[in-house]
Amino acid sequence: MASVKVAVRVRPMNRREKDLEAKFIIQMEKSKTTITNLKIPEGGTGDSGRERTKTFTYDFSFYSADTKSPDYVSQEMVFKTLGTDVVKSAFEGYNACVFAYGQTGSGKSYTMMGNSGDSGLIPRICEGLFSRINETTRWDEASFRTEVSYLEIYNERVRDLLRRKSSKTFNLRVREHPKEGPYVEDLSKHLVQNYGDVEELMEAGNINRTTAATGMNDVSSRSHAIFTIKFTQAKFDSEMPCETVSKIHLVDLAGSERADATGATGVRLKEGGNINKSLVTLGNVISALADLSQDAANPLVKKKQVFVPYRDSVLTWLLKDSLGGNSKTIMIATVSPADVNYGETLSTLRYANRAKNIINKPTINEDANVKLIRELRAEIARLKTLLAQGNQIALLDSPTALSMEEKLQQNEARVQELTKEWTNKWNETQNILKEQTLALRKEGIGVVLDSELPHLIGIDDDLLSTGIILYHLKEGQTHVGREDASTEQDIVLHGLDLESEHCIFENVGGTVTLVPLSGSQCSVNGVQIMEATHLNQGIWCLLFKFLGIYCCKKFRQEGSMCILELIVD
Ligand SMILES: Nc1ncnc2c1ncn2[C@@H]1O[C@H](COP(=O)(O)OP(=O)(O)OP(=O)(O)O)[C@@H](O)[C@H]1O
Repeated sequence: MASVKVAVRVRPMNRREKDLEAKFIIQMEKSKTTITNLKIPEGGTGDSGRERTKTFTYDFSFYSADTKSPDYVSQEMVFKTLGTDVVKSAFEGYNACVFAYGQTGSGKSYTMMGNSGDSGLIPRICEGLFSRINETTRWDEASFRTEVSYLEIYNERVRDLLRRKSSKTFNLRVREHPKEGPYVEDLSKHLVQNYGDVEELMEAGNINRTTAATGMNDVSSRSHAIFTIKFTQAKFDSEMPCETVSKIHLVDLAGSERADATGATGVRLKEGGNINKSLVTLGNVISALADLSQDAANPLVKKKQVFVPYRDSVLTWLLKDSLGGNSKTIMIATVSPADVNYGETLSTLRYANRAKNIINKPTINEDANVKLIRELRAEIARLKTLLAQGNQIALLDSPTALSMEEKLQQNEARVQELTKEWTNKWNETQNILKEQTLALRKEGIGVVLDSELPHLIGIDDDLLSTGIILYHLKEGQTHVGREDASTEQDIVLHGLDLESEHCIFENVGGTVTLVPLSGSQCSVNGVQIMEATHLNQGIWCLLFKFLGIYCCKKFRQEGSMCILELIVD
């Protein structure tokens, strides 16, 4: 059990507020934040008995309004206070979530993403993750796999921010996996090897984020953005396989203000309505969860049936685990220091105050097979003790002891088999990861194929797709065909004229031959082939709408050029 951690951060006055000669109304002391209503005279109470000041206590109150103040909290301090815990959680195998909530222009993007040279939590968490991976791999035999995705929720529609120009970027479906919970179908996931890889993806995704000018903030984003890191870690710990998976959601919400306060009209107003639908639902979810935990804390209160409306918005549905579920969650409420924003700031502070009451149930996400191995090992140890005890009281030849012995042997064999399977799976993953770094190297704005092995480059038949797949041709045979072929195909393609077993690429010591299988259409350099054909470097092979170019390192060194061209038959 762990409460959602809540931090409030106040930013400096902006130009607009300075021009309006706005007054500071936010004070912070340790973890307390106080807001002053200047309309109520000092020492007095308002018309309806309202207090001039209201004080809230959070886990952290970050004063970032004045860089010269001794209490000033920088981006680095925010990371040290909150971000390092996220990195730690990832290595321990817990899910984590950080979300920033607040009015437009209050500093959500600055806190989450930051500016160039003044980076925020997302880049710092990613950097922290990789620097710890590098440290760990130096003294440990641990292996890691890190995957990122980046999506935007705009008008209740999910959009992939990392798959440009593809027909599938917009309006992705949210589905539910029986074990893993809600997920976005067809969302692209990108394997990353180092911080540089993440930086590139973040940049591309940020450019893709829908931005629209509104009356209140020119660069304001009207969408919710979720940057997700899936971090898998595997190692042997005292001969025992360990594998944990951690999912980290880093969320930059859209501005929380009412649409009418921004002077927005028409389409923008509709957007505001939908954005508010997600935020209103988020508020309802937070309230329901806060009620639940307060009831749970008071055994005298009769338990109410509280319904948590996760499904009422895409945002809350996707963040279901992060809110009241299996995650260590942090909310950062960002506020303006100015009296002109009193209403919005007070509402943000109240929202944050409510979120403090949410209780989550984070658990270490262990691989199911590894868990089984551990359980079987515990069972083996138990059986061994029982047998040893049985030995002492001369039970050794009894039927019970024999069946125990049998069970012990079965368990030992199963553990051995599972451990082997698990080790092979990880070795394979690591080899693929190593191969990827070998094969693709960034050079300026281009990508250089730098592989020793002969390979094919597959270009999707979808004209709008920019996806290019690299297939290494292993020594021996590589079978190409459909998913429904009677034998498993190494390269599975889709297409009307594609035979279930279409062709075979035979690689003997770096010399490759294309063998068309009966009835299949394969062309080399535009000429259909009927029999096994030796492929020269740089040759075009057309297998239905799939175009492959055969090339290898030698070819590149000779200074020839591979020209990629999409041919559709
Ligand atoms: N703590 C801070 N220190 C310095 N500048 C800040 C701080 N917080 C925000 N700013 C600046 O204020 C401006 C608005 O901040 P930001 O874009 O992060 O707001 P936002 O809440 O994300 O708005 P939106 O809802 O439009 O996404 C930016 O120019 C940002 O650099």
